[in-house]
Amino acid sequence: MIKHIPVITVDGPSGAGKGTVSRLLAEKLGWHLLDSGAIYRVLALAAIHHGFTPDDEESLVALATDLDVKFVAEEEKSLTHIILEGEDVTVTIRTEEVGNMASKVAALPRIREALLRRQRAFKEMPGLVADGRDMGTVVFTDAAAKIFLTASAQERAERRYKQLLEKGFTANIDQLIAEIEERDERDTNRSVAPLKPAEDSLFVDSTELSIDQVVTEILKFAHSKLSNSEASAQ
Ligand SMILES: Nc1ncnc2c1ncn2[C@@H]1O[C@H](COP(=O)(O)OP(=O)(O)OP(=O)(O)O)[C@@H](O)[C@H]1O
Ligand SMILES: Nc1ccn([C@@H]2O[C@H](COP(=O)(O)O)[C@@H](O)[C@H]2O)c(=O)n1
Repeated sequence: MIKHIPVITVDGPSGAGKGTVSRLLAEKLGWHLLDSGAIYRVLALAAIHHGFTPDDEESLVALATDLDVKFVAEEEKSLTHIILEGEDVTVTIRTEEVGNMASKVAALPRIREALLRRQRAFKEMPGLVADGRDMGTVVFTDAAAKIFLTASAQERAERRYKQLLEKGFTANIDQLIAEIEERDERDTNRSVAPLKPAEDSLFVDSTELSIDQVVTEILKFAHSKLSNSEASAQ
């Protein structure tokens, strides 16, 4: 018998809280977690290391196809270490420079194609929470529950500002707003897998919500969707 593996997708723009909320959901449900943005960021960092530019498509596709990246979960701290070619890049990939490069390489259709199978391989029992831009619209179209999580650009820039300072990076709030708007524009208007809510998604605006409120709202929706899909599978 083929086992049905449930998936919850959380898509949305940069800084909306997808990563934070998805980690908490995965912990509460005891499911696996896919941070798909981290894969694009690792590719971007590898491209920067190799001196490739975003229009160096052949070199980038070759790099994406053979990308030597490992996700190593640290049991006690619920942290996942990201290892690129043997080097721990967990913190380095979080800079805005890497995020912007990731958004440029992610606009190339052949790059997205090269990374598809790697992302789908995260779907394992007992379930998966997948965070990104196209989790519900392209990668896991049959997900049991799809969420589109957003917040105003000002709020997302302020969250990102605090987060960068906490990680020991320097940041400028006006520059962050401009970069977030530029990245939103590129992610939303690209020809392939543009950022948009899946038709059957729950739309959550977290501008005025705490992390706990967002998690509670999503869990309520997910439980109702999961019990519906279990009932229809019987
Ligand atoms: N509802 C919220 N209220 C306040 N802060 C939040 C909320 N949700 C997330 N945050 C904070 O905002 C910051 C950005 O969140 P997070 O990294 O989860 O966003 P993201 O959507 O995954 O961004 P990216 O796509 O760029 O990786 C974190 O410091 C997080 O703690
Ligand atoms: N499913 C995804 C995930 C990410 N991207 C691109 O990567 C950039 C970085 O992602 P973060 O979530 O870590 O900020 C992002 O701006 C997207 O361009 C994507 O295309 N698809």
